[in-house]
Amino acid sequence: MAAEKIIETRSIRARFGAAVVLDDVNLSIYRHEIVVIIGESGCGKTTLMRILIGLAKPSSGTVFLEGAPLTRHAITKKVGVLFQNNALFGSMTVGENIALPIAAYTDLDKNAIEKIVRMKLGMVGLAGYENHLPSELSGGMKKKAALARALALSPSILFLDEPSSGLDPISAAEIDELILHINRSSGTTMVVVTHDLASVFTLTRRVIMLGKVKKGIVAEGTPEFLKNECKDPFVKQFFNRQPRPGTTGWQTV
Ligand SMILES: Nc1ncnc2c1ncn2[C@@H]1O[C@H](COP(=O)(O)OP(=O)(O)OP(=O)(O)O)[C@@H](O)[C@H]1O
Repeated sequence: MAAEKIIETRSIRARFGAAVVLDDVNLSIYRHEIVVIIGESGCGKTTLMRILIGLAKPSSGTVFLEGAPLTRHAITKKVGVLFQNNALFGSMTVGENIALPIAAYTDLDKNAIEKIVRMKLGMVGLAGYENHLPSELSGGMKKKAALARALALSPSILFLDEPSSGLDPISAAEIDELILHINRSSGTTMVVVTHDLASVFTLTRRVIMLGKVKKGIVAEGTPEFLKNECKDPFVKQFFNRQPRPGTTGWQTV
């Protein structure tokens, strides 16, 4: 049976003023998979993610969620987002942060909401932290709390913007393991934007790479293919962590 597309884009174009950032982006994301979107700074990863979650409109083109053009209602019900800065409300406890979307978008009573909050915290390894303020948590724990909130409404698809940025390598590896665990145990489809090559190899069999010179998708495949076999010199350079030609001729002062 063919894998089911949960998201599909047709000819997405994004520009700011005269500057085109994304051109002719056609991509499919399949149910239950983890897809990683990579590319150098400024190539349009965040712009693409904002378009896929309905926070920005493309200049042209269409996004389909489960076969229908994206609507605010469908996004609220089906899409979860882990923002790069976590976007936790600092004056609310971790539990209140997670309860917020549940109270806003369901008719559940207080007891049921508290039960879900405890369950989501358990899923991310933060059982018992509902009464802590975000400021009382480490960077890795804040990320987990934000992940619990992104999962509050049991989304079909979860977008994660640089989930390991700013974390030490051990905490980053823990977040990767947690992402894999949640994907395997709940089947949640995940779209991860990251710069972290180690995470790319851990998380996925399918990478979509965006370009800055050639706008839009420049390569797609397994991390191993992009690193070792892809003919595009820019892709090889990125995966092998090499500087741009001509940027190493610094003078001694
Ligand atoms: N609201 C905006 N107004 C004008 N230009 C914008 C806006 N948002 C993004 N851009 C420009 O679009 C380009 C792509 O930005 P975007 O943030 O999507 O890239 P990115 O790949 O996510 O970068 P990074 O890896 O540094 O986060 C950049 O040149 C940026 O300056």
